[in-house]
Amino acid sequence: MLPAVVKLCCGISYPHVRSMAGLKRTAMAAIGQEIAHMKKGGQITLPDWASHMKWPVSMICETRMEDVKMSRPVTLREEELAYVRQGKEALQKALEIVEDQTGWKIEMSEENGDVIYSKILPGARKVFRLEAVLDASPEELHHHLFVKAEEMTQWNPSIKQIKVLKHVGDDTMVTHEVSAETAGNLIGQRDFLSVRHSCKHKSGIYLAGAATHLESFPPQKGFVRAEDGPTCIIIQPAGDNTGRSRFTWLLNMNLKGWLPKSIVNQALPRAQTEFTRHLRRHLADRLVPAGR
Ligand SMILES: CC(C)CCC[C@@H](C)[C@H]1CC[C@H]2[C@@H]3CC=C4C[C@@H](O)CC[C@]4(C)[C@H]3CC[C@]12C
Repeated sequence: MLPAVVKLCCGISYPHVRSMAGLKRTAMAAIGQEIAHMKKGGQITLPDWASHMKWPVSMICETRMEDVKMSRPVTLREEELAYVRQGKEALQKALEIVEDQTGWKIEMSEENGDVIYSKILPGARKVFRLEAVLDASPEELHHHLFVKAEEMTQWNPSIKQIKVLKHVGDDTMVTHEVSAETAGNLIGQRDFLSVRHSCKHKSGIYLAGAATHLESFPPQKGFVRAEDGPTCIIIQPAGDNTGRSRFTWLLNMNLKGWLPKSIVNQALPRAQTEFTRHLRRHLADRLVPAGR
């Protein structure tokens, strides 16, 4: 009887839980974590079906800041904690945008199956969501896109320069990026100062980013400082036993400077397509033995 009642309650509340925002969402995340802790500690046993209940992804990667401190051998400084917090917030915000299924339109659909959707957010910002299947495991993609972020310039000519200015643990960093010149150079190079954060979860690997500040790194002369984020890349197993991954990339960028909207809105999805083309080529290259 009791499991049936619990099951009914979960069923009724699930759609509401998914659509919660702000503090309510944070509260639900805390409850979800408490349950997980209690389960781990053997304080409660949940019936089998409960393990199939999916918490909204945007709650899963939410780690309490106390946990972050405790899991590190040395205590993080306040400033470092602030970056971790920014990274996690970026992930929550970006996932909220991706998870909200309303208002997405197909922007372009490529022959190789890639699709870019777009959506206008309140405040008139247009964001883009690329969906692709890539020939690499989530771990491998995490390696190329996050662990070896600085090496991206070697295989991705869309990025002129990328430098990790600060590492906070294994999952958070502050980076400085410079975009390459675009065709026709209508837009001009941009530089970005971002906090990048990664989170591994059983449902996939999440990479998040947002514009940040670093006192020792003010805007550079000759560059327009643009803002990337809140943004995220979601990498999940394709689910077809091929070792491939589903790649979802939210591009949410403010290029700054005086630019006609129409030019920006063409350049951004194009930049996404180009980036993915280079990534694919890099993945294909690694399969060929050196010195071919
Ligand atoms: C002038 C405009 C159109 C240029 C746009 C350049 C864009 C596509 C480039 C510039 C900096 C790049 C980012 C640099 C760093 C990272 C972190 C990594 O973990 C995932 C990819 C990601 C997030 C890159 C995505 C592509 C990126 C945003």
